[in-house]
Amino acid sequence: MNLPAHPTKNLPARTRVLTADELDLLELALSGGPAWSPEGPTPVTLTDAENTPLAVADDDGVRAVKPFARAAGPHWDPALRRGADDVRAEVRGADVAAVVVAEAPTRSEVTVLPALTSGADRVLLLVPASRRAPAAGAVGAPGLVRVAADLADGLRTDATRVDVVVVPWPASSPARPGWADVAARYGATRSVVLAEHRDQADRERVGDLGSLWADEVADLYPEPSAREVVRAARTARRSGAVVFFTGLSGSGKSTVARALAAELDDEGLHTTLLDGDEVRHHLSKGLGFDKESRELNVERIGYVASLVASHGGVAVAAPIAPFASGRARVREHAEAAGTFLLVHVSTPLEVCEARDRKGLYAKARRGEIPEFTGISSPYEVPTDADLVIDTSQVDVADAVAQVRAALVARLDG
Ligand SMILES: Nc1ncnc2c1ncn2[C@@H]1O[C@H](COP(=O)(O)OS(=O)(=O)O)[C@@H](OP(=O)(O)O)[C@H]1O
Ligand SMILES: Nc1ncnc2c1ncn2[C@@H]1O[C@H](COP(=O)(O)OP(=O)(O)O)[C@@H](O)[C@H]1O
Repeated sequence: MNLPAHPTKNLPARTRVLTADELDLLELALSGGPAWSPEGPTPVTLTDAENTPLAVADDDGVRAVKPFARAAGPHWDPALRRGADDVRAEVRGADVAAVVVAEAPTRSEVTVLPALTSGADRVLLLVPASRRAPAAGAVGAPGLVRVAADLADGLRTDATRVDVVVVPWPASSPARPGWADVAARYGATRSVVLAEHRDQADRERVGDLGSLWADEVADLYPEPSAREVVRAARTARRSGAVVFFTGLSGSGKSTVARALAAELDDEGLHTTLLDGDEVRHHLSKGLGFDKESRELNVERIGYVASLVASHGGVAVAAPIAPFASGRARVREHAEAAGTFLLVHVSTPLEVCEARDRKGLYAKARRGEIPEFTGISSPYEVPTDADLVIDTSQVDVADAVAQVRAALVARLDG
């Protein structure tokens, strides 16, 4: 990547934090791959999630400002993750066959590979590497790099040089270019996607490979692929979830949430309870109950809950969360991480007030607590609840059963 002399001076004030997919597209474009520019107004400074300025997009196109942060793993090895310009310059003049290794190759693909590359002076095994985690059970970039290194060893001859090249590649993006275009940018004179040459029998067997019995895997895949397929299956995480209770003080959120969390934990789902009161003693210590503080509190809960879900856990949160805007932001975050279930505990105010476990309603009525939800501060009734439970009508066990059933339906669906 050629960087200008004083790269970070006079950057546009408008900034845009790129998503993981956009970072992949930008890295590919700046290293000489197909052009890419962000949607939205320009000039703009493009940054990563840590707010490091990486590039500027303006009327002249997109130019680099700082090198990308690198991470660990074989797919970040600079000897393999080479820019398209660099590789193209090196292979110029040769007959170059590019082979895209996007999945662990089966035996039928390995068998057909020499024919696909026959006559080439150079073979580039292009391994797509996304900044996003692979889908559950799929072999990710590190595994594909190891598999490609084995393929290269098997293919190399005195007349044919074979190199593994890691290509930044968004997991899914409408702006993703075609492989033929990408391969040409890396200097290939012809290209194939290896998985498209999987024979029909192998294709069906890969689709049916639910049980992953060791002998079936070994029969279908050559040893290097089999090792990665089993490893990916072993580390596959079940997708996580956020169950978010909302409702008035005393409506029963904590009681139901606590019982639900205990039940899910008992079933082996790793469950984290983020109770409203408890959060305010730790994560949100010192925050008040004005609208801004409540929104901040709910946003923090949503952030932590989404982190839990993104690691395959179940987060059960139970704040009042009285404002639709805050709840919508939580939903947006959580749905990007896994399953989201909004449970409105709709117990009527009169019932909550009659329960008045902590004596807070009485105090609020006497004017001793300002901005008390339902008395002197609003509760915006959700219009997007996935489940509505009135605990003056159903007991705790019933409420837990309803939420559990809704969650299981989502996770399995
Ligand atoms: N002004 C006011 N309004 C509402 N609630 C109040 C207030 N002051 C203190 N409390 C106690 O704080 C608990 C609610 O905190 P939350 O973090 O769930 O509220 S919010 O989501 O930020 O609105 C709530 O606990 P729960 O009864 O468990 O809901 C109350 O005990
Ligand atoms: N069906 C029910 N579900 C949940 N709580 C109930 C139910 N019936 C009575 N309650 C009582 O209502 C109170 C609810 O308090 P809590 O769970 O702390 O509510 P919140 O967290 O919404 O403030 C508890 O004292 C609980 O025992």
